[in-house]
Amino acid sequence: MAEETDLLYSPDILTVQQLINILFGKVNRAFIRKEMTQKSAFPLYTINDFVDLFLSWGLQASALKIAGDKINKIDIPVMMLTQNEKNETQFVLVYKIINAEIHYFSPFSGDAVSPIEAFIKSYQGIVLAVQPKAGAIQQISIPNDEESMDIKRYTQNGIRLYENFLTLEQCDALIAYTEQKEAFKRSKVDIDEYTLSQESIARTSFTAFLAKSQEHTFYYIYEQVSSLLNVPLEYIENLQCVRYYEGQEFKAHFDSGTTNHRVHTLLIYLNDNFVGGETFFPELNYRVIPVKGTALYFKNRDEYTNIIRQSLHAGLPVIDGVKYTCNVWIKDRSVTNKQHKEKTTIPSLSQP
Ligand SMILES: O=C(O)CCC(=O)C(=O)O
Ligand SMILES: [Fe+2]
Repeated sequence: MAEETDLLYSPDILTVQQLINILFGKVNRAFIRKEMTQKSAFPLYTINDFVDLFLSWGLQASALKIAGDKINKIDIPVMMLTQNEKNETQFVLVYKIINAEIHYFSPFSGDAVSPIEAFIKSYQGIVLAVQPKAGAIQQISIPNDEESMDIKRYTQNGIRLYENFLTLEQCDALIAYTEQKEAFKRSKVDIDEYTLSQESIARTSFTAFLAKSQEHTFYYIYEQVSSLLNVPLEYIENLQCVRYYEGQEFKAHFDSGTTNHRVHTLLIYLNDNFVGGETFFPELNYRVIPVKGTALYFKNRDEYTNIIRQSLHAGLPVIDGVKYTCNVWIKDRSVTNKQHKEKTTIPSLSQP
């Protein structure tokens, strides 16, 4: 049974898993997570810690300072230190350089392709070069591990899309209704079970809750969700509409935390005339491009009520335009009035 403390978002683990997968064509995800979590450096790996880690697996590894204009001469795959627009540094994994374009994996936004010129602007001049070597320990590349199986199972049963869940007119009506009511307030997130919801740089959007009464114009959405997912109406929380302006986002998080019992999420995309704003699942390297009227379903807790690691997700920053969504959360029990308030937990990045 997974402890919640295992579930922290560890971007470096994802990057290293991806690196081993590319080096060997397969990866033992569970082994790599265990090894990295157990090292004293976790979760704040320095470049030297990475080198030590790779050496301990029998790989060849070195940290190098390489100027941006030499990038296309580097042997790949290679981990490169980059900085995003918000000045957060991160290692990305570069796995292909072709036609003056860099193909890389970022644990914060998934696979991406970028012209070398544009990439250099974020590149910090440091790379971690790793080569496979005869005698590298075998465990790193055994693919049928527990975590890889979990990913397979989750992709098959835990996450899916429902196209045309709402009509285009229904989406427009819901946006117009919430905007007319001027119901949008700065989004909040739960810190822990003892602290009231707070505004957070992790979630910079605006939120509006809709009342759940049978007379309500949008009550049909509750009924539709209830019959689609075969869940009692009483288990559905008040609908939550969210608006993201340019640059706004919701960083990687679990919808279900210690303080709530959200088993399922249905995320309805109310528009798609914007750039960016994809929903990204870092553990699955899966990015959902919003389509107006489509609902994204995913499961947050397993049959033992453990939070499912693979349900970790982010609303990526909106690059241009305004994004509207509607969250439908379904609990494993009746929703009480008190529980109608927003509940979302951000995993801490700094503690194991
Ligand atoms: O906007 C998105 O794509 C994700 C939103 C989300 O995860 C949430 O509101 O809990
Ligand atoms: Fe979420």
